[in-house]
Amino acid sequence: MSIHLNAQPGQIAETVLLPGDPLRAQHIAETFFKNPVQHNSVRGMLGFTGTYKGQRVSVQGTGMGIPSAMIYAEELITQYGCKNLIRVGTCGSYQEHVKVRDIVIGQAASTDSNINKIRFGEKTFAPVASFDLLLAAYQTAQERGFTTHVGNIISSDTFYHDDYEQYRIWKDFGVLAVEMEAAGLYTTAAKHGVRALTILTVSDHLITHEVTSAEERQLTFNGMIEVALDAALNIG
Ligand SMILES: O=P(O)(O)O[C@H]1O[C@H](CO)[C@@H](O)[C@H]1O
Ligand SMILES: O=c1cc[nH]c(=O)[nH]1
Repeated sequence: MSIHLNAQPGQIAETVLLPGDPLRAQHIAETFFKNPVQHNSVRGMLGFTGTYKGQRVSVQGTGMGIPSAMIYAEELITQYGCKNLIRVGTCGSYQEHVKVRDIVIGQAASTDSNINKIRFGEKTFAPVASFDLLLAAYQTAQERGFTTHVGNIISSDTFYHDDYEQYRIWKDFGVLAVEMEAAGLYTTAAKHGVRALTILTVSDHLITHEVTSAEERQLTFNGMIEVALDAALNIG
């Protein structure tokens, strides 16, 4: 047991899917896992372990924002021995060609957060995905015919910005989409030498203002989950 997880030792698999929304974690377990067992209830941050195509796999909600996600990533790695951490989340598109319901794979994660200034001071650390997980996810998405974009994303500490137009600086430098956790996940994984990847589905568009419903964010976007699970199978 750790401070934020009440799973027993050995109860969580080496590969863990990490949605922000704990109810999406439950949906993933009930939809994709064989014999899912709930391994966490602390703070209602639901986590489950089962099998997918014969391989043990877990899913753990992380909450919203880098600090929350980093707590779960740190405890999963250091207390439960997790080795492959795959975030499955939603994002807002910053680019015209990245459409609502497309998949975005975060090759790197820029951020407006101070997390890495705390560690690195004036030096700049570049949080990046694990290449083998990224490659496996991209190939899986291509095989399944999902419209998939790979590139830089931004993990923001703010969902409701005072200056709506602030996104343009990121857009102008080719950042594909905004979410709120990947930079923290990639940094924690790098610190401990484990794999991490972020796979996102575009839930809303900063330019066209198209949106999806809360229900769709919780219950659907199954394509991205299949991509994450099959990518994990492919790297063994
Ligand atoms: O859908 P999830 O995984 O929660 O991800 C995105 O949605 C939340 C904001 O609505 C933030 O956590 C952001 O990163
Ligand atoms: O963090 C997020 C997630 C989805 N959409 C956004 O605009 N921001």
